[in-house]
Amino acid sequence: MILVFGRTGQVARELRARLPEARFLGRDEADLADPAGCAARIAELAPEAVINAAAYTAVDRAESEEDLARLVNGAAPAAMARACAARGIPLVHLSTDYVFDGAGETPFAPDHPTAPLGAYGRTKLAGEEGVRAANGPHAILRTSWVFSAHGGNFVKTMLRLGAGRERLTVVADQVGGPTSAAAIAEACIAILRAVQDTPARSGTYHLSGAPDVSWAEFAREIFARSGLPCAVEDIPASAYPTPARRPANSRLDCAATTAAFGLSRPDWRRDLDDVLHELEALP
Ligand SMILES: NC(=O)C1=CN([C@@H]2O[C@H](COP(=O)(O)OP(=O)(O)OC[C@H]3O[C@@H](n4cnc5c(N)ncnc54)[C@H](OP(=O)(O)O)[C@@H]3O)[C@@H](O)[C@H]2O)C=CC1
Ligand SMILES: Cc1cn([C@H]2C[C@H](O)[C@@H](COP(=O)(O)OP(=O)(O)O[C@H]3O[C@@H](C)C(=O)[C@@H](O)[C@H]3O)O2)c(=O)[nH]c1=O
Ligand SMILES: [Mg+2]
Repeated sequence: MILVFGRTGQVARELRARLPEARFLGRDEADLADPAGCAARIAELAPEAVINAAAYTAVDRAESEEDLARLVNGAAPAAMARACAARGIPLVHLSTDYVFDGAGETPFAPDHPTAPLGAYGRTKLAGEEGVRAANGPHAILRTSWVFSAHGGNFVKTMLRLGAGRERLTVVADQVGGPTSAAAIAEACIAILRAVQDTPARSGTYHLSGAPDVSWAEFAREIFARSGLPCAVEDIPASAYPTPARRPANSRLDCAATTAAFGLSRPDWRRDLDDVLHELEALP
């Protein structure tokens, strides 16, 4: 049995659609603010592999709640990794472009030095370090700008705001790869199988949707494809103050993921159409 931490999150939900036999633990069954409790669930349920799809993802709120974010994003994955390593079973853990400082315009390779700009990125980096330190079979999959028909994400925010306005101002000097939760779920499953088969494939990998765009370009594409008549005006991040600083360059170099697992960068425009259709069909 595969054990998944997370039930209602964007990626967890897509995993549920693809792994009907897996056991999914919601917050009520495994609170990541209790890392020892998470490790205990692994010992008790004796899975063949674990995926961690739960995290503290409120980027701005993390600035004022870093201790809680560090428990959930740092200590809990570390405890899961130690429990998995003790049993010799693989752990697939998700991480983020926000572990990088966003300097330059070159896509970041997995071994590029990390230097998070904010609390969320710092706590996610702590989780990566804890997973590596446990030294068991593992894959850390960094992704970016996740969207789906469920939960909170930029696509749903734009559709909500755009429905009531003729124009929106959106940051144009932050560039990255929007990634559907569905594509990430599929990649998690493929990578899990590969690491289960060949533990030597353990490591840190990148997967983000293509092509890379600014948030403003992403917003324009959301309106074009959904048919909402809302214009998007480019603004610099300096004109959109937020508690957390965000990287200007969120491009991820995904070449090693393609080489190791045959997974190429998913086209987010195709996945966006799927999500828009899914949203239309929702009650
Ligand atoms: N969202 C994004 O844009 C990106 C996400 N990632 C990473 O991908 C992974 C999946 O993210 P995504 O699916 O978007 O996440 P979501 O924000 O959609 O969901 C987060 C999930 O984590 C759960 N969770 C939060 N705190 C706790 C806790 N204390 N105990 C138990 N569960 C908790 C939430 O549960 P509840 O519903 O009860 O609150 C929710 O199910 C994460 O590791 C994230 O860091 C990486 C790059 C981009
Ligand atoms: C709502 C809105 C946002 N923005 C900007 C703010 C910000 O720079 C950008 C995106 O805003 P969001 O709050 O959706 O993005 P954010 O929550 O920072 O998204 C991040 O979440 C975490 C979990 C990750 O791991 C990252 O990969 C990334 O997806 O858009 C505008 O310019 N105009 C707007 O009207
Ligand atoms: Mg957000």
